[in-house]
Amino acid sequence: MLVVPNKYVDELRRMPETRLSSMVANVENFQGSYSTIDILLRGNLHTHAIQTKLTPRLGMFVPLICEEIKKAMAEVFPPCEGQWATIRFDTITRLVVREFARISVAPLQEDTQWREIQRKYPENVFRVAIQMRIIPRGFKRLASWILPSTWAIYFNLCNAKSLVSPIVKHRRKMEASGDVTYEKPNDFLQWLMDEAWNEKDGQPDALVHRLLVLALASVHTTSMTAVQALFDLIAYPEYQQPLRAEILQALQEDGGWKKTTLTKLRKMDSFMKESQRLNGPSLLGFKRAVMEPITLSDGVVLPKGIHLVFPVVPIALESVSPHPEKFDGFRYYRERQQPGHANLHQFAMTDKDNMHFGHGKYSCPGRFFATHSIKILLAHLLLDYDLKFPDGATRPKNFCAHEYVFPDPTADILIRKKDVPFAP
Ligand code: HEM
Repeated sequence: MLVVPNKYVDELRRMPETRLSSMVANVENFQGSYSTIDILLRGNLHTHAIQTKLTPRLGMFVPLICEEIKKAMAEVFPPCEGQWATIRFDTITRLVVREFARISVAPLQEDTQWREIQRKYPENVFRVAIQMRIIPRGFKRLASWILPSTWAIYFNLCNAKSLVSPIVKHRRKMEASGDVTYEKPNDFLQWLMDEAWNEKDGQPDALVHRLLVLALASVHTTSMTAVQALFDLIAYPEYQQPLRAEILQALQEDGGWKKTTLTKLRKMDSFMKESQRLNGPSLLGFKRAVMEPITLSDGVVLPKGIHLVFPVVPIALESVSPHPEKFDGFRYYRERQQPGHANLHQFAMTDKDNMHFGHGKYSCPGRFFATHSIKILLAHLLLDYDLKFPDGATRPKNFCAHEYVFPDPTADILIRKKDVPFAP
């Protein structure tokens, strides 16, 4: 594995998959068939569906996700009316799963087993990837029979297939029936069904498998980022009031949660970007496998077969000066007020200094949905709850598993429902 400096990003980010493969690198990184991620090698159907179906409909989902998050908070949080109650990283993950479940398979929106599978499958895949990496190549197959997490992945997949495959078959039957009153549901499963180019991709079991891969790409990355921002909101409480004021103003202008409301949350966007700059989810990013020998413009040769990565955390840290280590939540908000910069420096934007979503052709296609999910979650927390750490506690330290940087899963966050919630 070769760690390269970001001066090479611009020439590498445009290279085609045949020369520099993101897919091969990610599949190998997640230990391929052992974690069942090798389905990615069959094609990028899910990325295509995000780009052509989800992202253009994001506005439409804003009120629905707000409705879901309110309901989810009431169900997932312990009783906290007039009293402080404890939540943790895992509580936020459950909320994020609910946001994702709201768009993944409409008829299973309320199905607790489906939600659990979407939460557990990514965790099990991570476990297998981390464990398998340290097992010598010749012993991996044997280890895969013994490791509890590989069995857990297998059961997650089987259960998901038995829940979702009949829905695919029913939808196909209805489509073929010629019933003019039949309206296709507007959910991820349907988009994958509509976009599947070949018979193999369109198999019910393959579609379900891809939905789980999407949960892997989205749920924990989003909840890690949301929890880091939540830790920062509590660690720097002086930001809470200006952020609340911004949300209330946007809600007042729009008369409730609308398509445009989230784009008006510019201070919140800046806060999230600063939080991610200092606590990115992975030390290494832009993982690529070199598929044929590549000679870079300055003569450096990348041999076939190596994997290259960028040290995205130090790159992002050093992207600001002076005092790169200092948390400045409205740094990017101020930048956007400069003439000509109104649409720059946004959370979902990538450049050679900001690669927590990757950069270039194969950068994260779900980052716009992630931005929406995190803003909705933080806005509802800020408006409806008081937040603090237990007495004497400071911002929890991160916990690293290989290159992955997790917010401390054992850290307590105290919440108390506001007597008069601000949200309309
Ligand atoms: C804050 C949350 C998220 C973070 C930090 C994140 C980060 C990333 C990163 C670093 C990559 C690899 C990019 C590269 O190799 O250059 C990626 C790829 C991907 N992400 Fe995200 N992601 C997030 C949320 C999401 C969500 C919500 C979805 C789905 C709705 C999603 C779907 C994907 C997919 C499908 C890929 C693979 C793209 C490809 O290989 O072409 N991500 N993400």
